[in-house]
Amino acid sequence: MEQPPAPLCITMGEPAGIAPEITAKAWLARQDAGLPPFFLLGSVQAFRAQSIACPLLPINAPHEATAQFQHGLPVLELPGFPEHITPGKALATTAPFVIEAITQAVALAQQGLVRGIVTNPIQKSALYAAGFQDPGHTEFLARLAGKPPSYSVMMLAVPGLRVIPLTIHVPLKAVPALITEQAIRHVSLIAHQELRDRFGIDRPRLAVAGLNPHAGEAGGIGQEEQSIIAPALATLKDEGIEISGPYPADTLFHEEARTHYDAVLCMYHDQALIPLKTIDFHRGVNITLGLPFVRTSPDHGTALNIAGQNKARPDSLIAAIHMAAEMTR
Ligand SMILES: NC(=O)c1ccc[n+]([C@@H]2O[C@H](COP(=O)([O-])OP(=O)(O)OC[C@H]3O[C@@H](n4cnc5c(N)ncnc54)[C@H](O)[C@@H]3O)[C@@H](O)[C@H]2O)c1
Ligand SMILES: N[C@H](C(=O)O)[C@H](O)COP(=O)(O)O
Repeated sequence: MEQPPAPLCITMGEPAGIAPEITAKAWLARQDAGLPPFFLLGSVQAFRAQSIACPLLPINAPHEATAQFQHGLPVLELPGFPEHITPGKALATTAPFVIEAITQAVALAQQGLVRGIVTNPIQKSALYAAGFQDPGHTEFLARLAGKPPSYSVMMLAVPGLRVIPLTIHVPLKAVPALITEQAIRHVSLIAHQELRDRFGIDRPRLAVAGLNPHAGEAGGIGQEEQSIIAPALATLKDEGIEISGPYPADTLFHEEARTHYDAVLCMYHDQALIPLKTIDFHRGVNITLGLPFVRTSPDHGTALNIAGQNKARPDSLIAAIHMAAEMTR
């Protein structure tokens, strides 16, 4: 008899943020939303600290989650949960616990004990204060997978739009120097392969945004398009990749334009994420491409300003769970 797929692992994220609340709400919506079995890798204390009413079922191993899933939210307890959590107040002292949840989730995925990983939002500033070396999950997960931090690729998706920032969590002033033919090539090839292999798009169509206004106006407003981006695209086209641009970014995202490509490669974080989160904030999903396991996350952060107030919407986490299930079907 065919074994059911392993459950999805949801990491704790920042326990003082909305993660406990949206995880509980996703579990409560499991039937209406048609969610596959998942468990939380973290601590039941996080739910108690925020007085979240949800049946919690401690498990000792991922495979126990499937049988328990209909009766309560399975929780695989990690040691070291901080003594006291104040909703809305992220502390650097919590960072080791937050980081350990991600590390352990990757170990479970590499052992084939979980179907994929869905990460709850982390408070980057708190982790940085605790000495966390990476800009975020995207780079940290690459390192845990034995790759350089720059190997993995960030893609965010809503129905009808996929965006891929070439540069991620770097100051804007650092972006131009990071726009190289090598970087464009690396990200484009990984995106092409994963859109084909994980998303079933036989011939992925990639569009590329310019860096400068009007894509440099034929060199009149900056040179990156002519000297770096266009030559990189020409080489990729010669290798059979369906890629076009660089286009003026301000006319790449309207409804009709979005029908001409399967994903758009943008030059920096907000060039990609502003249109995506504007179009459909609550259904956005963050996907890390290039990893040997599937990882998705909600498109939003810790929402400290509403933590503990029963105001958080689980929609994006639910979409991330669906996406991870789809990618591992
Ligand atoms: N995937 C991740 O780990 C991830 C993603 C984005 C931001 N972050 C981190 O989260 C922290 C806060 O980031 P931010 O303030 O830029 O963005 P944010 O997404 O946490 O909050 C932006 C606004 O959206 C609201 N919001 C967010 N999620 C919501 C939800 N599910 N329901 C209702 N309202 C919601 C918040 O209340 C806030 O007003 C930062 O440390 C950032 O680095 C992490
Ligand atoms: N750039 C993402 C966003 O703003 O939605 C978010 O920070 C997630 O980054 P990581 O997955 O690398 O933590």
